[in-house]
Amino acid sequence: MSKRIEVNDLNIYYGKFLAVEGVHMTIEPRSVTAFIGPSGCGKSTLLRSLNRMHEAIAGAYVTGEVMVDSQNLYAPTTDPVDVRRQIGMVFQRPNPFPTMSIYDNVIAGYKLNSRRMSRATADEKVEKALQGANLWNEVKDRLSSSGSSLSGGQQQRLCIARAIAVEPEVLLMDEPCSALDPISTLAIEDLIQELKQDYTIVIVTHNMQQAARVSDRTAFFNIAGTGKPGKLIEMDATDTMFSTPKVQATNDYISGRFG
Ligand SMILES: Nc1ncnc2c1ncn2[C@@H]1O[C@H](COP(=O)(O)OP(=O)(O)OP(=O)(O)O)[C@@H](O)[C@H]1O
Repeated sequence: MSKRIEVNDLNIYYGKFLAVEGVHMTIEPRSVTAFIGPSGCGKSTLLRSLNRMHEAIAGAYVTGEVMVDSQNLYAPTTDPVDVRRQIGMVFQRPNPFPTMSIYDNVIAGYKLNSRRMSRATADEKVEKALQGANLWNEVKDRLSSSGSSLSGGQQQRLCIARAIAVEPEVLLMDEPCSALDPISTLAIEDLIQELKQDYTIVIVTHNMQQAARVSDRTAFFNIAGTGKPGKLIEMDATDTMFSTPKVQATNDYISGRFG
């Protein structure tokens, strides 16, 4: 299931504005990669370009290459809808569909793609995804309740269940804990550790401790100033990045001297 991502000379634009410049990186399968860096350096923009969500914004486009195993995501023959199925995304604010039950939220990906399945198959998929998101025991007796009846942390785990229900290869997470309390944050971090057995995971985080706790590799991005493009400064094993980074700016950011 899990796949390797190779980014080659990726430039990401909003119209004429070059937001992220010249990114080369490899994201390993069955591991967690953290994107860190000061506000505006393009972490979320790069994340969204990894499943072609970036181009959903009017005028937004990329140049360069994103390879997922041997598939070029930006090849003319690649279907962006298929890409977004293979590469799931979890956002900053839990966003379950408010009018849908917990059950329907989990299989929403299938319903939106009009994929028919028997009730027994749907039940199986719902249970498997909720188990995978560590939410099953808390909701198994109220699957028909609304998704919005859950706590914030439960809603975020529901969104993770929804993302993994369609069996993606990669999970992109954009500050998935920033709206959560510390207990729910730890639950999501534990879950990320479990999910990496099966998925390639990329997480954007402002929380250095979180990057250190959950990720295997860390990528540090920076900008030279307002209006300038964000760039990848350094990427390495998380332990190395937090103990002996090669670049001074990485050290300054990690030790809280800016950002
Ligand atoms: N929809 C958009 N249209 C135009 N410019 C955008 C859009 N979204 C982001 N940008 C710009 O792209 C640059 C990178 O933004 P992005 O949100 O990716 O940075 P970030 O590192 O994720 O920031 P933060 O940590 O604050 O979330 C910024 O200059 C931002 O203003």
